[in-house]
This record gives sequence, C-alpha cells and structure tokens, in this order.
Amino acid sequence: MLPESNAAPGYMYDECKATADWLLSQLSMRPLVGIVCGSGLGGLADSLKNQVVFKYSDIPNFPKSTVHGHAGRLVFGTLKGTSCVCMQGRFHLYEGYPVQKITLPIRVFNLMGVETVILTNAAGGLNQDYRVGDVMIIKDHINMPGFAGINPLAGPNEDRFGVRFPCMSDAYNRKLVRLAHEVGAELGFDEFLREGVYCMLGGPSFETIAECRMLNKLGADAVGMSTVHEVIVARHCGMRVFAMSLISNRSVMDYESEERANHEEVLQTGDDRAKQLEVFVATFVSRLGHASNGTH
Ligand SMILES: O=P(O)(O)O[C@H]1O[C@H](CO)[C@@H](O)[C@H]1O
Ligand code: HPA
Repeated sequence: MLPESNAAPGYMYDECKATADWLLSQLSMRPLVGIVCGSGLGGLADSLKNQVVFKYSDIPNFPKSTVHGHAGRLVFGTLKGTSCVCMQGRFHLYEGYPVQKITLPIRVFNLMGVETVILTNAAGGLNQDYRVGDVMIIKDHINMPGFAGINPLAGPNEDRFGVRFPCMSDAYNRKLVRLAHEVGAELGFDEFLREGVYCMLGGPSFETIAECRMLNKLGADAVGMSTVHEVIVARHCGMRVFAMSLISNRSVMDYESEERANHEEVLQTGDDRAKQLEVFVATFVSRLGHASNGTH
C-alpha cells in the first residue's frame, strides 16, 4: 500500500506547526540541535541522555518509516548537556512520499526551535581514493532530482519559512566543516575523514556502472538517495547545516568487478563505525556553542 498522500503545499505550515506544538506540549525541553540518522546509523540516537521517545506512527502528520535500518522513532534528549532531537530513521523519495512530506520533520525541527541540523547518511564511494568505512564531510551537493523539477520548495512559497529563491552556495556551513575537521583530528579520526561532494539520486535501484562513471566525472565523490532535500528545506528556513556520509560501499565503476551494491553491506558498515560516529557527533555537538541550553 502506498503511504498516504501529502496535503496541498499551501497547508504545509499549519501541518508542521500542529506537529511541532503537539510535540512541545509533551516536553519540558526545547531542542537546539536536530540530528538525522542515516541507514544503519540509528545507534547515534541511543547516546542521548534523559530520553523522551515518540514512535513516528504516534506523531500527528508524520510519515511512517518503511526502510530496514530506519527504526521510525523521534528521540529527544541531551548530548553532553545540549538539548537535541534525533530522527532514528528518515524518509526517502523512493518510499513513495511526496518530497514535501519527507522533509516535513525538518520544518518541525525549525518550529520547535532547532538552530543547527546534523544530517548523516550512508553512501556509495565514487571517489576511487575512498575506502569502505571512510567518513566524508559533505562540502556541497548535486541535486539530481532537482534537475527534473523535484524540489521540496516547488509549489507556492511559504514565506513564514523562507524566501522564494534561497541561496545554496553556502548550504553547508563552512565553520561547521572546519569544526568537524578539528574534532576529527582531536579524536584521531584523520585517517578515515574525507571532505567531498554528495550526489542525490531518487533510488531505490542502485546505480549502473555508466551512471557511477558519469557522476564521478561530474564532480561527485559519493552517491546516495537522501539528505539533499532535507538540506534545502533546512537552509530555506534559516537553520545551519552540517552533513556527513559514511562510505558504506564502493561504487562499481568497472565492468570486470564482481562487487555488487547491496543494503546489507550498507547496514553492516554503519554497525562497524557506529561507536566512533557516536563519539564524533557527541563531541561535535558539545562544541557548537549555542547561546542557551534549550531548556525553556
Ligand atoms: O541515505 P540513507 O538514509 O543513509 O540511506 C542510504 O542507504 C539506502 C541504500 O542502502 C538508501 O536509502 C540510501 O540513501
Ligand atoms: O552505492 C550507493 N548508491 C546509492 N545509495 C547508497 N546508499 C548507500 N550506498 C549507496
């Protein structure tokens, strides 16, 4: 069965506000940092202290998670004293939801008071220097569905969130990219920390060899099926964004190769790096330097 269809874009603000108000009415904290866990990276949410957990199926207007490795829980809590909300599971275009619906949680983050969004994903490594298990700090993206007009901001602009034509040349906050390198160096993660360009495709089929070669020639270092639409929505409503990809598999670029992309390998790589990524995100969050501690 297909997920329920999206409300008309004109109603998106009211929908998001109702969801944010519903959540806030049950919480004694306000999150300052929003974290989205990619495939196999849901363990990041487990490191939050003083947790309050909601199943997506219990949250008004929220889509439901349908992908293995995406638990479908919204987890509130603190990371080293900073109030956070963590999506343990995200939504993807290929699940059948409209792009406005899969990005609804990012707008809900904004309406709850989130200032900084940290997005994680699992991605195929197009850059031939990358190894499985590398962590790529995203410095820029290529929005392939956007080339075909699939953009979460398409439709009437909602001025209460942001402007009609938001700039994307500063989508990935450069100070946060520098902070990530500092934190990575302090933790001794240099050897597997990279910086590069993420390309989003709609999925769910993995790429052909010709597609991987093309994407790499276009300047992409990693390829996945998420994140970009979330970044666009977060930037539209003025939140700062940091994003990173766990290179969960090498993209197949060679017709002689016996390698085959598969979701099981993606989840396994997430498991293997889970503990280090938890330490990385906790340390990174503790260094963000928010003005207040989020308890209102
Ligand atoms: O981007 P995340 O949610 O980490 O998931 C990635 O892993 C799945 C493929 O294994 C795809 O959904 C791809 O986008
Ligand atoms: O190779 C990949 N391609 C697209 N999405 C992915 N998500 C994890 N690995 C991949």
